[in-house]
Parts: sequence; structure tokens; C-alpha cells
Amino acid sequence: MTDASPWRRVLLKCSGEALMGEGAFGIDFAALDRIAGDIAEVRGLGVDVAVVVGGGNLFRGVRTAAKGMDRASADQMGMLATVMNGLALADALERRGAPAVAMSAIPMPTVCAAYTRRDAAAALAAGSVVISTAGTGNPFFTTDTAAALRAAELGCDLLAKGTQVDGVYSADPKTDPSATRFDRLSHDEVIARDLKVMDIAAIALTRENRIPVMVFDLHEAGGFAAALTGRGRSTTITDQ
Ligand SMILES: Nc1ncnc2c1ncn2[C@@H]1O[C@H](COP(=O)(O)OP(=O)(O)O)[C@@H](O)[C@H]1O
Ligand SMILES: O=c1ccn([C@@H]2O[C@H](COP(=O)(O)OP(=O)(O)O)[C@@H](O)[C@H]2O)c(=O)[nH]1
Repeated sequence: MTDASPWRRVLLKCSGEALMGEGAFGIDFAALDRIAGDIAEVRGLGVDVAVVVGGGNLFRGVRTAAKGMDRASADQMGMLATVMNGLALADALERRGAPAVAMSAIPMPTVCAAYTRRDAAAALAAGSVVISTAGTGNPFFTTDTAAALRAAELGCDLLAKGTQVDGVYSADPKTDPSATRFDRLSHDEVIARDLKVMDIAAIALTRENRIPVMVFDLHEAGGFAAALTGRGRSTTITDQ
């Protein structure tokens, strides 16, 4: 618990697509810097921040597998894409004076630290932002599932999913303009209504470990701190 945030340790799922900014592909450095600033702002509130970064701005395994590539190989490429995003995010945080460390679930010792729970927990306790890359290290998973896994093993009291929409809707708001937004709903409701804002494996893991999930729009400057302190628009998935 901190003065302004009810959350003590938060896992931010940072969408890869948010790093594209207004672009159609890759990393937009203004967007990257702005997101780093939003993370540093939350760290400044005294909240421990771990980040799982996506890779959809660079590579999505499932899309490539659909075109005929072997799914496991395509997923490995997707995981490597998340390492690039994580290195960029750690660099952007460090440049603004916020200590950050990128760790990879696929060991690549000449590039960055290998992810271990012990090292990640120690870095968080020392005040660093920990950026967990390469997803779970396994194909056939997503970075949302990696986010749920890291949130559970690092003792986070919230998984904040920063994405392209400002909450969970009755249907995909990008394709159904009549979709309505929920302020709050349970893990079971998300699964029963098949609300595809997060994959079911990730929702099930957070349900099992009693971790609330907050879905908010990562494109809004200051939106992360606003969501955590109850000022911004978001949806909370919780069983409490
Ligand atoms: N019921 C829903 N409520 C909110 N968003 C939804 C829903 N169903 C599908 N979506 C879509 O899910 C997307 C977020 O999921 P995802 O593909 O994991 O994005 P990312 O990993 O880039 O954050 C949103 O951009 C939205 O278009
Ligand atoms: O544990 C994991 C996490 C990710 N991926 C691959 O990495 C890609 C990028 O992750 P994701 O699509 O979840 O990123 P985001 O949607 O957040 O940008 C995925 O499509 C998968 O191909 C994987 O194989 N295992």
C-alpha cells in the first residue's frame, strides 16, 4: 500500500502494439519514451513494477503459422521480438534515470540477464523496474499468460493489462460499436461470456492465484498511474 496507490507491487503487461505509436510496425521512439515515462511515474508513487512486454509490433507467431510456417518456430521468433522490445524499454527507462533490468526467459547471456524468480524478486525489492522478456520461454503461449505467470511468482497484487482499449467490453469494441464497457466483473464472467480481451489460460491463472486484472488504455499519457489510483477509465476483473 502506498499513499496514492492501493497496489504495492504491480505487473504491467505492456502491449507490443502500443510501442508502434501511430506507426504500422516496429518501435516508435516517442511512444516508447512516453510509456517509459508512465512506468517511471508509477515507480515514483512507491509501487514495485514488473513488466512483461509483448511483441505484436514486430512479430506474431500465430499469424505467421497461419501462413504455413511451423508454429513452434514462429512462436520462437515472436519471443525473440519481445526481447528486442524489452531491451528498448529498459534503455528508455535507464535514460530517464529509472533503474531497470531486462531479463529473458530464453537464456542469452551476452544480451541480457536470464530470467530467474530470485533475481527478479531481488531487483524489484531494490527498486528496479524488472522487464521480463521472451514470454514464458515456450511456444504455444502468449505474453498475457507470461504476465499472469510472472504476477503470480513475483507476488504481485495486480496484473495491469495496458492495451489498445480502455477496458473489457461486452464484445470487441474495435469491431462492434454497440459494445458496452464493464467497470468490474469476475474472472468466471470473462470466461463464461468468452470476452476475448485476454486469453483463457491467462485469466484462469489469475483466477487460481486470486490476482485481480485491470485492463486500461496504454495509449493515454499518464494512463497507467491514473488507472492504478482510480482516476482513469479501466475495467477490474476481480472475485473480491
Ligand atoms: N470483450 C472485449 N473487450 C475488450 N477488448 C476486446 C474484447 N474482445 C476482443 N478485444 C480486443 O482485444 C484486444 C486486446 O488483446 P490483445 O490482442 O492481447 O492485445 P495486446 O496484447 O496487443 O494488448 C483489444 O485491442 C480489443 O480489440
Ligand atoms: O510465452 C510466450 C509468449 C509469446 N510467444 C510468442 O510471441 C509472440 C508475441 O507475443 P504476443 O502476441 O502475446 O504480444 P502482444 O500481443 O502483447 O504484442 C506471440 O504471438 C507468440 O508467437 C510465445 O511463443 N510464448
